[in-house]
Amino acid sequence: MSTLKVENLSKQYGDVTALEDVSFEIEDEFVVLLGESGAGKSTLLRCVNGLTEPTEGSIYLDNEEISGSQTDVGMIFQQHNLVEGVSAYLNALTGSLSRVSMLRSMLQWQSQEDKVRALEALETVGLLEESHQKVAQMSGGQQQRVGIARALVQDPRLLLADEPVASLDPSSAETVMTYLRKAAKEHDVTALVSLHQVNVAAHFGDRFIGLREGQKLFDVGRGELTPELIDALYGSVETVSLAEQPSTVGNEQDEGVPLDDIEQGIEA
Ligand SMILES: Nc1ncnc2c1ncn2[C@@H]1O[C@H](COP(=O)(O)OP(=O)(O)OP(=O)(O)O)[C@@H](O)[C@H]1O
Repeated sequence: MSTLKVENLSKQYGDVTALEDVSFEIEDEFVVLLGESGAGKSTLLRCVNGLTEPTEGSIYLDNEEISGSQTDVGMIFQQHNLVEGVSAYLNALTGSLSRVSMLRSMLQWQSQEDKVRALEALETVGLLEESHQKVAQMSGGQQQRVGIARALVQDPRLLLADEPVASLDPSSAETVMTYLRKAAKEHDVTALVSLHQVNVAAHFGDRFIGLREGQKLFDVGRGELTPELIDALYGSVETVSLAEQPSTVGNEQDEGVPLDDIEQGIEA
Protein backbone atom coordinates (compact mmCIF):
# COMPACT_ATOMS: atom_id res chain seq x y z
CA MET A 1 0.00 0.00 0.00
CA SER A 2 1.41 3.38 -0.94
CA THR A 3 0.37 6.99 -0.57
CA LEU A 4 0.81 9.66 -3.19
CA LYS A 5 0.50 13.24 -2.05
CA VAL A 6 0.52 16.09 -4.55
CA GLU A 7 0.79 19.51 -2.96
CA ASN A 8 0.12 22.82 -4.70
CA LEU A 9 1.53 21.57 -7.98
CA SER A 10 1.91 24.10 -10.79
CA LYS A 11 3.60 23.86 -14.16
CA GLN A 12 4.21 26.66 -16.63
CA TYR A 13 5.45 26.10 -20.16
CA GLY A 14 6.41 29.66 -21.06
CA ASP A 15 3.09 31.52 -21.13
CA VAL A 16 1.04 28.31 -20.97
CA THR A 17 -0.22 27.27 -17.54
CA ALA A 18 -0.49 23.49 -17.80
CA LEU A 19 -1.16 22.94 -14.07
CA GLU A 20 -2.25 25.42 -11.44
CA ASP A 21 -2.13 24.75 -7.73
CA VAL A 22 -3.27 21.13 -7.89
CA SER A 23 -3.39 19.20 -4.60
CA PHE A 24 -4.69 15.77 -3.68
CA GLU A 25 -3.75 12.67 -1.74
CA ILE A 26 -4.47 9.11 -2.80
CA GLU A 27 -3.82 5.87 -1.00
CA ASP A 28 -4.27 2.35 -2.24
CA GLU A 29 -6.90 3.34 -4.77
CA PHE A 30 -7.48 3.11 -8.50
CA VAL A 31 -7.85 6.76 -9.38
CA VAL A 32 -8.87 8.07 -12.79
CA LEU A 33 -7.77 11.46 -14.08
CA LEU A 34 -10.35 13.03 -16.36
CA GLY A 35 -10.24 16.16 -18.47
CA GLU A 36 -10.36 17.50 -21.98
CA SER A 37 -7.38 17.39 -24.26
CA GLY A 38 -4.93 19.97 -22.95
CA ALA A 39 -6.38 19.97 -19.41
CA GLY A 40 -3.03 18.96 -17.94
CA LYS A 41 -3.40 15.20 -17.36
CA SER A 42 -0.16 14.18 -19.05
CA THR A 43 1.72 17.01 -17.40
CA LEU A 44 0.51 15.89 -13.99
CA LEU A 45 1.53 12.26 -14.63
CA ARG A 46 4.89 13.34 -16.04
CA CYS A 47 5.55 15.50 -12.96
CA VAL A 48 4.74 12.57 -10.66
CA ASN A 49 7.04 10.31 -12.67
CA GLY A 50 9.85 12.85 -12.68
CA LEU A 51 9.84 13.25 -16.47
CA THR A 52 8.79 16.90 -16.11
CA GLU A 53 9.92 19.26 -13.41
CA PRO A 54 7.10 21.20 -11.73
CA THR A 55 7.35 24.98 -11.58
CA GLU A 56 5.98 24.96 -8.05
CA GLY A 57 4.72 22.47 -5.52
CA SER A 58 5.80 19.14 -4.09
CA ILE A 59 5.10 15.46 -4.61
CA TYR A 60 5.44 12.88 -1.86
CA LEU A 61 5.42 9.12 -2.17
CA ASP A 62 4.93 7.50 1.22
CA ASN A 63 5.78 10.82 2.87
CA GLU A 64 9.13 11.10 1.07
CA GLU A 65 9.45 14.02 -1.30
CA ILE A 66 10.24 12.80 -4.79
CA SER A 67 11.99 14.57 -7.62
CA GLY A 68 13.59 13.27 -10.77
CA SER A 69 13.02 9.90 -12.34
CA GLN A 70 11.62 7.28 -9.99
CA THR A 71 12.58 3.64 -10.33
CA ASP A 72 9.66 2.44 -8.25
CA VAL A 73 7.03 4.33 -10.20
CA GLY A 74 5.74 2.19 -13.08
CA MET A 75 4.49 4.09 -16.11
CA ILE A 76 2.26 2.77 -18.88
CA PHE A 77 2.00 4.91 -21.99
CA GLN A 78 -0.51 5.04 -24.82
CA GLN A 79 2.31 4.13 -27.14
CA HIS A 80 3.75 1.32 -25.12
CA ASN A 81 7.37 1.64 -26.33
CA LEU A 82 7.95 -2.10 -26.42
CA VAL A 83 10.70 -3.80 -28.40
CA GLU A 84 8.54 -5.34 -31.11
CA GLY A 85 11.07 -7.84 -32.47
CA VAL A 86 11.44 -9.79 -29.24
CA SER A 87 9.12 -11.84 -27.07
CA ALA A 88 6.56 -10.65 -24.55
CA TYR A 89 8.70 -12.33 -21.88
CA LEU A 90 11.86 -10.38 -22.77
CA ASN A 91 9.88 -7.16 -22.94
CA ALA A 92 8.40 -7.82 -19.51
CA LEU A 93 11.86 -8.65 -18.19
CA THR A 94 13.15 -5.21 -19.18
CA GLY A 95 10.98 -3.89 -16.36
CA SER A 96 13.75 -5.09 -14.06
CA LEU A 97 16.25 -2.85 -15.90
CA SER A 98 16.13 -0.20 -13.25
CA ARG A 99 17.29 -2.75 -10.72
CA VAL A 100 20.09 -4.46 -12.67
CA SER A 101 23.00 -3.10 -14.66
CA MET A 102 22.65 -2.60 -18.42
CA LEU A 103 25.40 -5.17 -19.03
CA ARG A 104 23.66 -7.83 -16.98
CA SER A 105 20.45 -7.02 -18.75
CA MET A 106 22.02 -7.22 -22.22
CA LEU A 107 23.51 -10.59 -21.34
CA GLN A 108 20.16 -11.62 -19.90
CA TRP A 109 21.76 -12.26 -16.54
CA GLN A 110 18.76 -11.17 -14.63
CA SER A 111 18.20 -13.11 -11.46
CA GLN A 112 15.94 -16.11 -11.28
CA GLU A 113 13.69 -13.96 -9.16
CA ASP A 114 13.34 -11.38 -11.94
CA LYS A 115 12.60 -14.09 -14.49
CA VAL A 116 9.92 -15.57 -12.28
CA ARG A 117 8.57 -12.07 -11.67
CA ALA A 118 8.32 -11.48 -15.45
CA LEU A 119 6.37 -14.69 -15.94
CA GLU A 120 4.13 -13.93 -12.96
CA ALA A 121 3.44 -10.48 -14.37
CA LEU A 122 2.53 -12.00 -17.74
CA GLU A 123 0.22 -14.39 -15.93
CA THR A 124 -1.42 -11.46 -14.13
CA VAL A 125 -2.26 -9.88 -17.50
CA GLY A 126 -3.42 -13.20 -18.96
CA LEU A 127 -0.50 -13.70 -21.35
CA LEU A 128 1.50 -16.51 -19.80
CA GLU A 129 0.80 -18.83 -22.70
CA GLU A 130 1.84 -16.15 -25.18
CA SER A 131 5.01 -15.24 -23.29
CA HIS A 132 7.33 -16.43 -26.08
CA GLN A 133 5.38 -14.74 -28.84
CA LYS A 134 6.98 -11.75 -30.52
CA VAL A 135 5.31 -8.51 -29.56
CA ALA A 136 5.09 -7.53 -33.25
CA GLN A 137 2.71 -10.46 -33.76
CA MET A 138 0.38 -9.39 -30.95
CA SER A 139 -2.75 -7.25 -31.08
CA GLY A 140 -2.72 -3.69 -29.75
CA GLY A 141 -4.55 -4.80 -26.61
CA GLN A 142 -2.14 -7.65 -25.97
CA GLN A 143 0.81 -5.32 -26.50
CA GLN A 144 -0.62 -2.92 -23.94
CA ARG A 145 -0.98 -5.83 -21.51
CA VAL A 146 2.73 -6.60 -22.04
CA GLY A 147 3.35 -2.94 -21.17
CA ILE A 148 1.43 -3.46 -17.91
CA ALA A 149 3.47 -6.61 -17.18
CA ARG A 150 6.69 -4.71 -17.78
CA ALA A 151 5.59 -2.02 -15.33
CA LEU A 152 4.74 -4.69 -12.73
CA VAL A 153 8.19 -6.29 -13.03
CA GLN A 154 9.57 -2.94 -11.90
CA ASP A 155 7.93 -3.78 -8.56
CA PRO A 156 6.43 -0.30 -8.38
CA ARG A 157 4.95 1.45 -5.38
CA LEU A 158 2.86 3.53 -7.73
CA LEU A 159 1.42 2.73 -11.14
CA LEU A 160 0.80 5.58 -13.58
CA ALA A 161 -0.93 5.19 -16.93
CA ASP A 162 -1.35 7.93 -19.51
CA GLU A 163 -4.29 7.19 -21.81
CA PRO A 164 -3.53 3.46 -21.78
CA VAL A 165 -6.52 2.50 -23.95
CA ALA A 166 -6.91 5.57 -26.17
CA SER A 167 -5.91 3.75 -29.34
CA LEU A 168 -7.89 0.55 -28.70
CA ASP A 169 -11.35 -0.56 -29.78
CA PRO A 170 -13.97 -0.64 -26.96
CA SER A 171 -13.71 -4.37 -26.36
CA SER A 172 -9.91 -4.40 -26.17
CA ALA A 173 -10.04 -1.27 -24.02
CA GLU A 174 -12.29 -3.04 -21.54
CA THR A 175 -9.98 -6.07 -21.44
CA VAL A 176 -6.87 -3.95 -20.91
CA MET A 177 -8.54 -1.89 -18.18
CA THR A 178 -9.73 -5.07 -16.47
CA TYR A 179 -6.16 -6.37 -16.36
CA LEU A 180 -4.75 -3.00 -15.32
CA ARG A 181 -7.13 -2.80 -12.39
CA LYS A 182 -6.47 -6.44 -11.48
CA ALA A 183 -2.70 -5.80 -11.62
CA ALA A 184 -2.99 -2.79 -9.31
CA LYS A 185 -5.22 -4.62 -6.83
CA GLU A 186 -3.19 -7.85 -6.79
CA HIS A 187 0.07 -5.98 -6.31
CA ASP A 188 -1.47 -3.64 -3.78
CA VAL A 189 -0.33 -0.63 -5.77
CA THR A 190 -1.92 2.80 -5.89
CA ALA A 191 -2.78 3.65 -9.50
CA LEU A 192 -3.34 6.99 -11.23
CA VAL A 193 -4.71 6.55 -14.74
CA SER A 194 -5.70 9.23 -17.23
CA LEU A 195 -8.59 8.36 -19.52
CA HIS A 196 -10.55 10.12 -22.23
CA GLN A 197 -13.51 7.74 -22.14
CA VAL A 198 -15.91 8.69 -19.35
CA ASN A 199 -17.79 5.40 -19.59
CA VAL A 200 -14.58 3.40 -19.14
CA ALA A 201 -13.56 5.66 -16.25
CA ALA A 202 -16.91 5.25 -14.50
CA HIS A 203 -16.71 1.50 -14.84
CA PHE A 204 -13.20 1.04 -13.45
CA GLY A 205 -12.38 3.98 -11.17
CA ASP A 206 -12.56 4.04 -7.37
CA ARG A 207 -12.16 7.77 -7.45
CA PHE A 208 -12.13 10.50 -10.09
CA ILE A 209 -10.06 13.65 -10.29
CA GLY A 210 -11.25 16.13 -12.92
CA LEU A 211 -8.82 18.65 -14.38
CA ARG A 212 -9.95 21.68 -16.32
CA GLU A 213 -7.48 24.18 -17.76
CA GLY A 214 -4.84 22.94 -15.35
CA GLN A 215 -6.97 23.28 -12.24
CA LYS A 216 -8.60 20.57 -10.17
CA LEU A 217 -12.33 20.86 -10.82
CA PHE A 218 -13.41 17.91 -8.70
CA ASP A 219 -12.14 14.99 -6.68
CA VAL A 220 -14.95 12.53 -6.03
CA GLY A 221 -15.49 8.91 -5.12
CA ARG A 222 -17.38 6.19 -6.93
CA GLY A 223 -21.03 7.07 -6.97
CA GLU A 224 -20.34 10.80 -6.94
CA LEU A 225 -19.39 11.19 -10.61
CA THR A 226 -22.59 12.89 -11.68
CA PRO A 227 -23.59 14.09 -15.17
CA GLU A 228 -23.38 17.64 -13.82
CA LEU A 229 -19.71 17.19 -12.98
CA ILE A 230 -19.02 15.59 -16.35
CA ASP A 231 -20.83 18.46 -18.07
CA ALA A 232 -18.77 20.96 -16.11
CA LEU A 233 -15.64 19.15 -17.28
CA TYR A 234 -16.46 18.54 -20.92
CA GLY A 235 -19.49 20.63 -21.80
CA SER A 236 -22.54 18.94 -23.28
CA VAL A 237 -21.75 15.24 -23.10
CA GLU A 238 -24.80 13.04 -22.59
CA THR A 239 -24.15 11.20 -19.34
CA VAL A 240 -27.61 10.22 -18.14
CA SER A 241 -26.72 6.65 -17.26
CA LEU A 242 -23.93 7.73 -14.93
CA ALA A 243 -26.44 9.42 -12.66
CA GLU A 244 -28.68 6.37 -12.66
CA GLN A 245 -26.04 3.81 -11.83
CA PRO A 246 -23.17 5.51 -10.10
CA SER A 247 -22.70 3.51 -6.95
CA THR A 248 -22.42 0.04 -8.41
CA VAL A 249 -19.73 0.45 -11.02
CA GLY A 250 -16.22 -0.91 -10.92
CA ASN A 251 -16.38 -2.56 -7.52
CA GLU A 252 -14.62 -5.89 -7.45
CA GLN A 253 -17.09 -7.06 -4.84
CA ASP A 254 -19.93 -6.77 -7.32
CA GLU A 255 -20.06 -7.38 -11.00
CA GLY A 256 -20.32 -3.72 -11.94
CA VAL A 257 -22.36 -2.28 -14.75
CA PRO A 258 -21.55 -3.76 -18.14
CA LEU A 259 -19.75 -1.21 -20.28
CA ASP A 260 -22.25 -1.73 -23.08
CA ASP A 261 -25.08 -0.60 -20.80
CA ILE A 262 -23.19 2.52 -19.86
CA GLU A 263 -22.32 3.24 -23.48
CA GLN A 264 -25.91 2.78 -24.58
CA GLY A 265 -27.03 5.12 -21.82
CA ILE A 266 -24.52 7.72 -22.92
CA GLU A 267 -25.49 7.43 -26.55
CA ALA A 268 -29.24 7.42 -25.83
N1 LIG B 1 6.44 20.37 -23.59
C1 LIG B 1 5.51 21.30 -23.67
N2 LIG B 1 5.79 22.55 -24.09
C2 LIG B 1 4.86 23.52 -24.16
N3 LIG B 1 3.57 23.35 -23.81
C3 LIG B 1 3.21 22.13 -23.39
C4 LIG B 1 4.15 21.05 -23.30
N4 LIG B 1 3.49 19.95 -22.85
C5 LIG B 1 2.21 20.32 -22.67
N5 LIG B 1 2.03 21.62 -22.99
C6 LIG B 1 0.77 22.39 -22.89
O1 LIG B 1 0.28 22.24 -21.57
C7 LIG B 1 -1.13 22.08 -21.58
C8 LIG B 1 -1.49 20.76 -20.91
O2 LIG B 1 -1.06 19.69 -21.76
P1 LIG B 1 -1.17 18.15 -21.35
O3 LIG B 1 -0.52 17.37 -22.43
O4 LIG B 1 -0.70 17.97 -19.98
O5 LIG B 1 -2.76 17.95 -21.38
P2 LIG B 1 -3.58 16.60 -21.46
O6 LIG B 1 -4.77 16.80 -20.59
O7 LIG B 1 -2.71 15.45 -21.16
O8 LIG B 1 -4.02 16.55 -22.97
P3 LIG B 1 -4.10 15.28 -23.96
O9 LIG B 1 -5.25 14.48 -23.46
O10 LIG B 1 -4.34 15.90 -25.30
O11 LIG B 1 -2.79 14.57 -23.87
C9 LIG B 1 -1.56 22.18 -23.03
O12 LIG B 1 -1.94 23.51 -23.29
C10 LIG B 1 -0.31 21.82 -23.79
O13 LIG B 1 -0.30 22.45 -25.06
